[in-house]
Amino acid sequence: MAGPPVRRLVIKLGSALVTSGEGPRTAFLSDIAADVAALRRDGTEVILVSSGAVALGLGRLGLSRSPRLDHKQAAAAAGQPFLMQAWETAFASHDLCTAQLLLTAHDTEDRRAFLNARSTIAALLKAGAVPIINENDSTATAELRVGDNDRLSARVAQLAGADLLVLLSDVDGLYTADPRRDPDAAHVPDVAAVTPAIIALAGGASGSGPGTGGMRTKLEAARIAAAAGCATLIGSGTEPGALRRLLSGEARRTRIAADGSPARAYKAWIAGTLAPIGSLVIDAGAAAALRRGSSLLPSGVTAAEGAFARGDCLSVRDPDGEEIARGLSRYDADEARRLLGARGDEITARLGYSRGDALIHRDDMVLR
Ligand SMILES: Nc1ncnc2c1ncn2[C@@H]1O[C@H](COP(=O)(O)OP(=O)(O)O)[C@@H](O)[C@H]1O
Ligand SMILES: N[C@@H](CCC(=O)OP(=O)(O)O)C(=O)O
Repeated sequence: MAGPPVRRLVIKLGSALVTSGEGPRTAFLSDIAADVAALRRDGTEVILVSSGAVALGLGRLGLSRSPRLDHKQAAAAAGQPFLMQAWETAFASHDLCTAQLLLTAHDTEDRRAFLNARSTIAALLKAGAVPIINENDSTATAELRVGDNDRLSARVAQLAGADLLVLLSDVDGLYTADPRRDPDAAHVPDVAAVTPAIIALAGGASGSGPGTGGMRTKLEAARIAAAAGCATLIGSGTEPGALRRLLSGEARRTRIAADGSPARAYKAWIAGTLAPIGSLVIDAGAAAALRRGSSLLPSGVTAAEGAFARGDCLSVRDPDGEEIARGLSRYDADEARRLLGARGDEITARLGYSRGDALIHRDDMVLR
């Protein structure tokens, strides 16, 4: 693979690749499943964002393409199981288990829902499953919709802490104009930052056949991903072996650079964007442990102040009231108060369950 090894990869597959007028494009799905299986053997964790539910569902319900939201929502409901069945079949021949997540914009914007989706995805990857994500089109109202899977996949890359997002489409990247309309359009191999001038190259929102966003939503997705420390490749998935050739650098594509690393972007978000909802007071031993890079365990916490919920940002203070860290709580305030001073093996005894050993995990914490 060209460049540094990819630790966690999100691949977005557009409707035109996943479906044809007759149903799922099984040869394409098998090809992707084989490439994903090989990536996983090489140590890369892979998450798919697959479009295609609406296109498949329209066919099954005998409806035609139209802007009517209720028809699209009905089609998504009818098409989604068909889509997952096709993916399940493709991955079964590699002994890989698929797992469906249907997200709304709320799941990627609300901090608690974000953390839940994040930990579900982490648990699925750890268990060896292939998460396959789509938007929950069937019930999402206009305000709750991301609206296209390009941007959804960027938000998934952000919440999963991915280092690479691949947008597989029917075009091998960004051109200086829509190559379907302008024969003189030139390919753009590298983009350092998604500026308004770059977005302007994509023109309006028109895309190909069953697609939703055209090139514009792909660039918007790349911008979201870059801010989350994730690079983006936009390439064509129309030829067999496309994903492998794209990742190895053999295939033509557009690469949009990341702005920093996923971990840095996530910590900057915690440090700079979130206002603390409550605080934890910790003893001197815990303060020293945090400075050495440890997670905050309940055993070193002497007080939990405020009415915070799991996922809220907390200020961590030493006995003198000095703020020494900020981080996202893994427990609600009531739970945290019941856990004060608890050792790891006492958590389940006190609560009847455990959300993990840390009140604030070091990955979710920034020292001041
Ligand atoms: N500047 C551009 N460079 C490349 N493609 C463009 C550009 N402007 C518009 N497009 C169109 O965007 C299409 C890809 O978007 P879309 O059909 O939504 O794909 P998908 O279904 O994969 O999301 C291309 O087929 C192309 O016609
Ligand atoms: N969620 C929709 C896909 C929306 C979408 O962005 O489609 P596309 O532009 O083909 O990736 C579906 O499953 O049909």
